[in-house]
Order: sequence, then structure tokens, then C-alpha cells
Amino acid sequence: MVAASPNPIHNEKIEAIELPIIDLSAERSQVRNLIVKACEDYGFFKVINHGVPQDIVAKLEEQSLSFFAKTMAEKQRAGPAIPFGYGCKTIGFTGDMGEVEYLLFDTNPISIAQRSKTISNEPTKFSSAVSGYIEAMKDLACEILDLIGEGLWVPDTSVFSRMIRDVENDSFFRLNHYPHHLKDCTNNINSSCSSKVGFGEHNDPQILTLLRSNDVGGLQISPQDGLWVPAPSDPTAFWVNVGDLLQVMTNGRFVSVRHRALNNSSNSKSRMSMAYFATPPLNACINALPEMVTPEKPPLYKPFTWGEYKNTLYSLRLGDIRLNHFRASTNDELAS
Ligand SMILES: C=C1C[C@]23C[C@@]1(O)CC[C@H]2[C@@]12CC[C@H](O)[C@@](C)(C(=O)O1)[C@H]2[C@@H]3C(=O)O
Ligand SMILES: O=C(O)CCC(=O)C(=O)O
Ligand SMILES: [Fe+2]
Repeated sequence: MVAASPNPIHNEKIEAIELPIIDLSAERSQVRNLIVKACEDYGFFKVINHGVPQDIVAKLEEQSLSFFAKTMAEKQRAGPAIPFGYGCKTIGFTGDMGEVEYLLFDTNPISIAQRSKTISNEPTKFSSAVSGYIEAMKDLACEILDLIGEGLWVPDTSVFSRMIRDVENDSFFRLNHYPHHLKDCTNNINSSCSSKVGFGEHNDPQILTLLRSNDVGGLQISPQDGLWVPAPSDPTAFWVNVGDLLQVMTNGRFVSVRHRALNNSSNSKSRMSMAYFATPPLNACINALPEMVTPEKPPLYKPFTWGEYKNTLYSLRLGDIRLNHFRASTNDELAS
């Protein structure tokens, strides 16, 4: 079924496919199999009954809203996002732009407390809302990663979550705000110019992302070239994205999901999203797990550390397929 959603780019198909929804309170053996299937089919799924207390989310939403409602001069006190701080319209360092403003953090509570002094008039309140949310996201990410370890039947089921629990983990956290553009808006909500790219298409580089938004949609995934599938907003749930590192560790069995966020000017309200990026330590060696490699399926990628990957990532454009820079040589290439 082709949906009537506004499409910013011609020759793209927008299709309303039902994306996997996984109830984390269901029986464990069933949950882990459903998660593995969703990671193989889409690299993307929604979790419900996840056990994250609603007040943790509500506190952060309130703090974020009051930050984004400030004047530009006040917001800029949070410093440019190089790489952490406040950013408006520019994404990364290589010229990418989008209809978005954001705050990017590392997940160390001390640096969050420090940065909060430039963000809020009530820094302790802001910092405890961000750190409390990050702690809950870390637990949820580790629980999902343990289920993945079990579902893949690897002998060490904590192989993924251990990297995130490591004190040296390099996880990031991001608050995105997509201001609605009433001035651009005509009365015709089907107008093709009513939708702009908020956050351009890309793959998340890390292991796993947990994404939560308010009740304003805009997120889309691309399971194949030229096809976009809306991921409807659900403020009570989390969307889970497989990132590049999990694709490498599963030797391509799981897919790093291509996604983007549109800023739809026909919305009466701004979209706000919160993204936790579960990331290993800089010195963690990223390689296909031995159980994922067979003579018929040799490693698809060369081993690298997260630090090496991170350096490459900042030198590339948002939409680049970064993993192409780490492909293992094929037998044919070696022979030539
Ligand atoms: C253009 C860029 C922004 C980004 C770093 C990069 O050079 C390429 C990857 C981008 C991305 C996408 C997912 C996350 O939002 C992010 C924090 C990340 O780890 O990689 C962003 C980076 C960013 O905004 O700094
Ligand atoms: O806001 C969204 O829905 C997507 C954000 C995103 O993909 C990101 O921050 O990496
Ligand atoms: Fe993303």
C-alpha cells in the first residue's frame, strides 16, 4: 500500500509496512527469537513493555522542551557540537545540513553535570534528568544485547553488552528538536513541499541505538534502495536500530538500518527525539564473532577498533556508507 505521506524527493516510494513490535514482557525464548529475526529482516524494531519508568522519560522531555524554547543566543551558550554541545542545522564537520537543532552529549555523568551549567538555569535538575535517562537506556540496551547473544546461541551471551557496561564505553546521547515551519506551510497538507529533511539518511555507526520521540512522527527507515517506510511515533515505546558495529560482529547477518527523519511542516507541533547510542570503548576490537564465520561465509570486514572507526566517521559525510571503507578483500581481488 502506498501511503499519502509527503515525499521530499521524487522517485522515492513511501510504503506503510508493518514493522516488528516486540513485547519485552513476553516469554524470554520467544522474545530473543523475535529480536534476532527483526535484526536480520530490518535491523529495526519497536520494544513495548520495556520496564523504563515513565517519570524518567517525562522529566527529560520537560527539561528538553524548556531548553529548545530558549532564544538562539541562550542555546548557543551550550557551545558548538564539536563534537559535544549545541548544534543548529549543521550536522557533523563535513557540510551536512538539516532542519534540526540538537544537543549532543557523551554519557559521563561528570561531564553532563559540567555541560548542564551552560544549558539550564537549574543545572542539577537538567543533569539528573539526562543522567537518569541515560542510565535507564544503558540497562535497556544491555538487556536487548543479552537477548541477542542468547538468540544467536553464542557461547558468551554477554559478548555485546559487556562492551557497553565497560567503564570506558564511548556511548553518546542526543536530543533532537525539529521545529515546525508554520510560515512554509500552505493549507494543503498534501503539498509536496510540506516536508523537509530534518536529519538526512544515514546508518548509525555504533552497536545499537535506542530512539524515543514525542507524539510527532517523521522517522523513516529504508529496507531497500528508493523505498522508505515510516516508523510511526509512539512516546511510550523505543525504536531499536542496529548500528554498523553489530553488522560487523554478526558478519552481515544483522543489517545496520538506513534511516532519516523528516521535518513535516504540516505538523502543528515540533518533533523531539532522544537517541542513546550504545558504543564500545575506543580500544575495543571490532571483528566478526567466530561463530558467525564459516568457510562459505568468510569475514566481510577487516578488524578495526572503535577508535579507528570513529576517526574515519568524522571525516565522512552523514550519508556515506562507512563500512565500505573496511570491507575485507575478496579472493578475486587478492588474485588480481
Ligand atoms: C556528519 C556526521 C554527523 C555524525 C558524524 C558524521 O561525520 C557522520 C556520522 C554522524 C552520526 C550519525 C548518528 C549519530 O547521530 C551521530 C552522533 C554519530 O555517531 O554518527 C552522528 C554524528 C554527529 O552528529 O556528530
Ligand atoms: O530524530 C530521529 O528520529 C532520528 C535521529 C537520528 O537518526 C540520529 O540522531 O541519529
Ligand atoms: Fe540515526
